[in-house]
Amino acid sequence: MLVLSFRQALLRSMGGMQMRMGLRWSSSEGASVAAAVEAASDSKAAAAAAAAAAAATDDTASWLTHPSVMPSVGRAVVERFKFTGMTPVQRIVMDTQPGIGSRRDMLVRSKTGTGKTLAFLAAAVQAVNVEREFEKSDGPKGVDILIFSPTRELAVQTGYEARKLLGLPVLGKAGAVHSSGNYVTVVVGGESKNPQLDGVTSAYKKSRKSLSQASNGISIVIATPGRMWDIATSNQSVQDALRNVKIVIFDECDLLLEMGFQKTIQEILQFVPKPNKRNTFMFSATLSNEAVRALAADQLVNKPVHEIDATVIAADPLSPETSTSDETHAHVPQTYALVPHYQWAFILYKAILSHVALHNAEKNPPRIMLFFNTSKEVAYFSKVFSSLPEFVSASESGRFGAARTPKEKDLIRVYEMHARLEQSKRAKVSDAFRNDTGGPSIMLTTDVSARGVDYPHVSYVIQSGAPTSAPQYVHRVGRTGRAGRSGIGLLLLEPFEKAFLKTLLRKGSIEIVGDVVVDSWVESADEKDKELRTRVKSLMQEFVADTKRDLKSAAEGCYLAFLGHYKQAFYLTKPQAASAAQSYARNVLCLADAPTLSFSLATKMGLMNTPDINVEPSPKGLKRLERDMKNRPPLARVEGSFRANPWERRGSSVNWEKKRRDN
Ligand SMILES: Nc1ncnc2c1ncn2[C@@H]1O[C@H](COP(=O)(O)OP(=O)(O)OP(=O)(O)O)[C@@H](O)[C@H]1O
Repeated sequence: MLVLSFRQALLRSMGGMQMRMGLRWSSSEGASVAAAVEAASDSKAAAAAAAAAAAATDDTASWLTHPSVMPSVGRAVVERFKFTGMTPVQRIVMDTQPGIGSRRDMLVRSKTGTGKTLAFLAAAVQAVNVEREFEKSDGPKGVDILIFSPTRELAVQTGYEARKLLGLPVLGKAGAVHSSGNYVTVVVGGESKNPQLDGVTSAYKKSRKSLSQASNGISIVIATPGRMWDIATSNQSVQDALRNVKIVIFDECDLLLEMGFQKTIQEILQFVPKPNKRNTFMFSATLSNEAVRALAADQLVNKPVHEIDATVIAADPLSPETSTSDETHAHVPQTYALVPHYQWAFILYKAILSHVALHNAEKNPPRIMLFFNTSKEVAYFSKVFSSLPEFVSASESGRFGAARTPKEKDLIRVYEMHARLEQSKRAKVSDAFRNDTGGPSIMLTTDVSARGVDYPHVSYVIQSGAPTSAPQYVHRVGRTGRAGRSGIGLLLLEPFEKAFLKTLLRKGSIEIVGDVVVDSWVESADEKDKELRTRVKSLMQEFVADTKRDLKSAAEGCYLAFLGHYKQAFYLTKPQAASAAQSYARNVLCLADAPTLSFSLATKMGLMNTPDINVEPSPKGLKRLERDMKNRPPLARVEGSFRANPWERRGSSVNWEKKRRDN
């Protein structure tokens, strides 16, 4: 395989490759675009974009003049995105993209927020344009570019960028948008199927009806695997439309595989041309895992495969030796704090308030993303924060995206985002958070927002609890410091999660250090801190005493979700996870004890006879237990059993005899 270093890519960009391909684009067209952009640069937006571009890009390559960029593509980028400079990954990818009659496969690793989306969109669009020009063909004969996205939000966002690049109405929504022979369709679950079906098939249907349709059009489909599989396997017309796919792109390919989409994707790929008859691009900020290696071996068959690492010069992106640490940004300071559960809610509260106080006077109001490991926690803590005096719920403060009243101006708007929300709500939350520039805001979210999602000016990323893996840490923290902007990251860990920290630090180059400021808050005797601590604690206590709004059962749901999550943590045994969950229930959620699990759930979770787990027997379970007790030695003798009889709950007031009779 060919490894392209920065230096090699730069040399290529200086002309060699394009000369060989006979593809040196004239820059005269580019000059007029430069003038247009300059004219537009009066506007504030253009200035802001230019400033961001200057931070993220280098001066050696411009979308207008770089020899590997077709003028029409460069013009589209500059006019529609207002970027003149290319980021390193964009420059290298454009230098590598396929030319006339060539097959080029790419495996690309580049840090979060470095412009990979535009890199693969522009390269793919240019490659299709080149082929169209060469073939003198009449626009799309079905889908040209098929992009797999792991999450709905990312698919919608990529669709937005693709529409922008092709000059279509920039609808940040699922479904189809088309004009002048260009089609961009976002295919995701949770949204109506028919517009998506129409979008995927319309270019194909039109090409069969009229051979003289507008030339140079392109059809792009961005899809999450589940919905794509659904419409592809049940519709012949979709299968027909996929027959001419020229480029398949796996965005966030490591996550696609981690999420178990491998088989689904393989089944969709049977409808597109074989790997040696199309181009395949694989992109992510984190690539070092076995599944990626296997997919690359299967899909990247056009030799030499271009392994591009815009993260570490001349490193092999797939090598286990390539450390994850090189994947975070040096300009984003990252710290961790070990916080005991009984201080957890207070520390979260304090960290948010301190950040807002420190940055409220800046041009861009503070925008925070707070990651939890489960949807239940996101929903619960959204309620908790929205009930504190410094916050206001975004959904309760009128229409999403409504302008702030003067009273609301300094309040921190709370946005709740997780997979349990309906898709239409997720889209609204995402849009409203993106556009909320009127004051400080916070999005509480799960890993649905960890990958690829580009909210501008996120100034602070807090991770509440250890993420599932080191790459996931990298992606979460990558929501800030994008396109060269500033940002900071804080990882809050309970001491039982120390082992995760070791994983993160193992290769010694993730720049994460202990947070002395947060440490000082933990036992702070400052009067103001005491007051905040009392305030948040009383609120949590009020919540679990609230039977009207069912907040107690919401807290119990949090416990269960927490338990389910940590039961799978690679660094904990089941009893350790149970004990951590018990501590979470009592000290964070302020429940009197860990809630009771039903017999069937405890069995399903493999937690029967586990210390710190309370189990409630079902009538069926009781019968089974009676049967077992007849046939087995008494449970009291079961080795390692924490509680001799799991039916005897500590401090339980339930009359089990009566319960059995009543049933
Ligand atoms: N040439 C450029 N100049 C300035 N800003 C750019 C340029 N290209 C992209 N950007 C901006 O950089 C930000 C990050 O881009 P993008 O979302 O594509 O990053 P990414 O590398 O895909 O990140 P992630 O790994 O998190 O998915 C976006 O706001 C985008 O508009």
